[in-house]
Amino acid sequence: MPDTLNILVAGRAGQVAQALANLPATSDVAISTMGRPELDICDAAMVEAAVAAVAPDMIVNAAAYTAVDQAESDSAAAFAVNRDGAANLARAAAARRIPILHLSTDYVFDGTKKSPYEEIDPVAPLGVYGASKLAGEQEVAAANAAHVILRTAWVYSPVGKNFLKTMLRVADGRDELGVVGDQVGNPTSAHDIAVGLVAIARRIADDENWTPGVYHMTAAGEASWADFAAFIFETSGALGGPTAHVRRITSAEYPTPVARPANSRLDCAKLSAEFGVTLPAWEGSTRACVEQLLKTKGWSV
Ligand SMILES: NC(=O)C1=CN([C@@H]2O[C@H](COP(=O)(O)OP(=O)(O)OC[C@H]3O[C@@H](n4cnc5c(N)ncnc54)[C@H](O)[C@@H]3O)[C@@H](O)[C@H]2O)C=CC1
Repeated sequence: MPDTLNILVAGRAGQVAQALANLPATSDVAISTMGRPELDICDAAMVEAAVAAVAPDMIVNAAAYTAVDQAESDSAAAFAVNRDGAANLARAAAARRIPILHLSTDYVFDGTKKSPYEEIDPVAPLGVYGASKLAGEQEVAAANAAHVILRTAWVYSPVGKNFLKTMLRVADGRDELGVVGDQVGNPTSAHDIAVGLVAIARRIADDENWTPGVYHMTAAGEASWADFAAFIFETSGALGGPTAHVRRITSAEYPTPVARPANSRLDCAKLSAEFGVTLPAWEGSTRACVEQLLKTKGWSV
């Protein structure tokens, strides 16, 4: 590993990018996050210029078009960022002979499997967002042999748009909320993803014998959206924050433009075996995020 491992992160304002930027400083890893306007990953020349300026040892792609429902009517934009933008970064990394860590999603699956998804399971996205992210995975793998594609899911953090913040916001002033109880997944903290990414980056920089490919990286443990909401309210209520009773509803009672996979659970055994990385159980990280938000009433922004 170089004395300082220099990591360029694309997507500065996102949940994962901000979590990477907010990691405690260490002497052996330097993280530079870049986003629009100075780095638009859809612009290949801009990507090349950013990579030349930062001269990174590794690239992390945390930039994405993540508006799942909007993507249905904005397919060109979703593919431009999630497929072509990802390809631009992977090509720029390949030209410098450096690895790329690329984030992807559980939405590459249709959710019909009854147990957690493994990396070898067939993909079948239910909508444009999932299809564009799948295309991005394929482009990244084709453009740069030194790739780690990390599928994560149900991401939350104290910043940005996410389910946890939405629950606290809408509970403010309401006694009861209907929350979907028939979709199950792994609520994953952006901070834990950031810690996992840096651990993988260190491991890759230290040892040439690693296996490129697709890996699943979510929090340990599982929950339905209703379970997740109930835990958020239990934690928040105990600390004097917003709380509400969760009424379990079905996906049919909460229709969205794109169907969500009923089973979003990802099996992360491959990541643990290859890189020795296992993210913590979701409950502790959810509690930490709620506590942080309550200090600042940060759910309303
Ligand atoms: N949010 C979630 O629940 C999930 C996210 N993921 C994946 O994890 C990764 C990180 O997600 P989040 O941090 O939650 O996303 P986010 O939506 O919080 O952040 C994405 C960032 O990318 C930026 N961006 C979009 N187009 C860009 C462009 N052309 N050039 C530069 N930046 C651009 C956006 O402005 C935004 O700041 C993404 O790859 C996403 O697909 C996977 C599963 C679930």
